[in-house]
Amino acid sequence: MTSFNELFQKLSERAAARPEGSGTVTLLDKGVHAIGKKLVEEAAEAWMAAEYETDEEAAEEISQLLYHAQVMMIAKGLSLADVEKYL
Ligand SMILES: N=c1c2ncn([C@@H]3O[C@H](COP(=O)(O)OP(=O)(O)OP(=O)(O)O)[C@@H](O)[C@H]3O)c2ncn1[C@@H]1O[C@H](COP(=O)(O)O)[C@@H](O)[C@H]1O
Repeated sequence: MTSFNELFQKLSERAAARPEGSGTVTLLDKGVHAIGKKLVEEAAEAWMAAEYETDEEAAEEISQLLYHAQVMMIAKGLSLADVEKYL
């Protein structure tokens, strides 16, 4: 189990250290356009899972949506505080 803040910390560390085999680093290297496509794809999958699949599957798809939103934040150099000020 990982909290939203813990995941952001972990992904920020991946972006800085660039460890071999990190999917996050691979996605960051593809850039904002590719990350945006994944974000939209995961949003659609979360929507479909919420309508037609189990609660467990919906939760998993939503977790992937949150992950990709965080990758987009890091790609844009946005901190948690930058986003939280609008919540
Ligand atoms: N929470 C996630 C997470 N959620 C989703 N994903 C990625 O998003 C993909 C899900 O996309 P899809 O449903 O489209 O599945 P897919 O067809 O396999 O995806 P693609 O082939 O399109 O990449 C997964 O295969 C992962 O690559 C995640 N990748 C990483 N994390 C977390 O990020 C941490 C760092 O990951 P690395 O950078 O890979 O070390 C990990 O320890 C995890 O905690």
